Amino acid sequence: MAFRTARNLAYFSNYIRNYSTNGPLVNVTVNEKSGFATATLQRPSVNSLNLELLTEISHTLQQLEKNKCRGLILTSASNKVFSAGLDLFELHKPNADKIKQMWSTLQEVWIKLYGSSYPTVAVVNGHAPAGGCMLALSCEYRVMLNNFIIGLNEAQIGFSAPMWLIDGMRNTIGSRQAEFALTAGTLFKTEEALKIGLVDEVAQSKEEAIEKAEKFLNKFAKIPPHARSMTKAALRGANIQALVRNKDEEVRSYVDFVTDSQFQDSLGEFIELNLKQKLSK
Ligand SMILES: CCCCCCCCCCCCC/C=C/C(=O)SCCNC(=O)CCNC(=O)[C@H](O)C(C)(C)COP(=O)(O)OP(=O)(O)OC[C@H]1O[C@@H](n2cnc3c(N)ncnc32)[C@H](O)[C@@H]1OP(=O)(O)O
Repeated sequence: MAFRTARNLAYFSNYIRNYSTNGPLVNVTVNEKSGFATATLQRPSVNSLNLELLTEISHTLQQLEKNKCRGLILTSASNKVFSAGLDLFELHKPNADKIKQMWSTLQEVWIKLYGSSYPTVAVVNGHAPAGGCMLALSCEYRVMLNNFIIGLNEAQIGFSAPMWLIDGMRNTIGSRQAEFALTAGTLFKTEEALKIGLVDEVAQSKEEAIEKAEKFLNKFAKIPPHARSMTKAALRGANIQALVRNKDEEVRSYVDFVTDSQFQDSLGEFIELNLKQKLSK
C-alpha cells in the first residue's frame, strides 16, 4: 500500500499527533499527487538535537519507510537555522543515561536516513553546523539557500566526528577536501559549499529550493523503486553495517568522552564564548 493513499496519510497524521506530548517537533505533510513527504523540523529556536527531537525524527523515518514513502524533503520551520546540531546544553553537565540514549538515537537517525530505501533531499534553509550538516549529509541531495553556513565543526568544539560521519563527508566531497574540512572544523558559506560539492544546488528562496528538490525526486519516477533502493544499499551499505557492528562500543566511548571533565571544561568554554546569552539566563 503506497504511503500517498488517503488512508495511510490519515494513519500517519494520527500517529504523529499521538506520539508527541508537546506538539510535534517534526511536522510531516504529504503531497497527494506526487507522494513526496516533507518533514519540517520545528523545535524552537534552532532545531538543536535533543533526545526528544532525535526520537521524533527517528520515529518519523520509521513510519515513512513502513508506508513506502516515494521521496522525502527534509527542511526547517526556521528561516535562519536548518539545525544547530546536538543540543549543547544537554551535553553540558549531563545525565549519563540520557546522553547514552541521545547518542544511540543519533546513530538510529543516521542508519534510517542515510540508509533509507526512498530518495531524500535536504532543503537547507538556514545554518547547518555539525549535527545539522550530518542531517543534510544523510540525504542524497542538498539544496541550500544563500548566506548561511554548513559544515562539520566538531574539531573546533574539541572532538572528532565519528567514523560513519567522516565517511559520509568523504563520500560526498572526496578524501582530500574532507581532510581539510574536518581537521580544521570548517564551516562553509553557501557558495563555498557549492564549490566543493557539499551542496548540490543553491536557491534564492525556500519555494525555489522545494521546486529543485522535487525536480531531483522526480528523476526517479521511471526507475523501479526496488532497483533504485538496492543500488543505494550497495553504495551505502558498508557504512551502515560498520556502524551497526560498532554501535554499542561507540555509545560507551561517547558517554565516557562526554562525561570526562576535560571535555566538559572545553564545552563550557565553547558555550561561554558562543552561546553565552543563553547561559546567563
Ligand atoms: C568511537 C568514538 C566515539 C567517541 C565520540 C567522541 C565524541 C564525538 C562527538 C561527535 C558528535 C558529532 C555529531 C554532532 C555534533 C554536534 O552537533 S555538536 C553541536 C555543534 N553546534 C554548533 O557549534 C552550533 C552553535 N550555534 C551557532 O553557531 C549559532 O547559534 C547558529 C546555529 C549559527 C545560529 O546563529 P544565530 O542565528 O545568530 O543564533 P544564536 O543567537 O547564536 O542562537 C539562538 C539560540 O539558540 C541557542 N543555540 C544555538 N546553538 C545551540 C546548540 N547547538 N544547542 C543548544 N542551543 C543552541 C543559543 O544559545 C540561542 O539561545 P537564546 O539565547 O536562548 O536565544
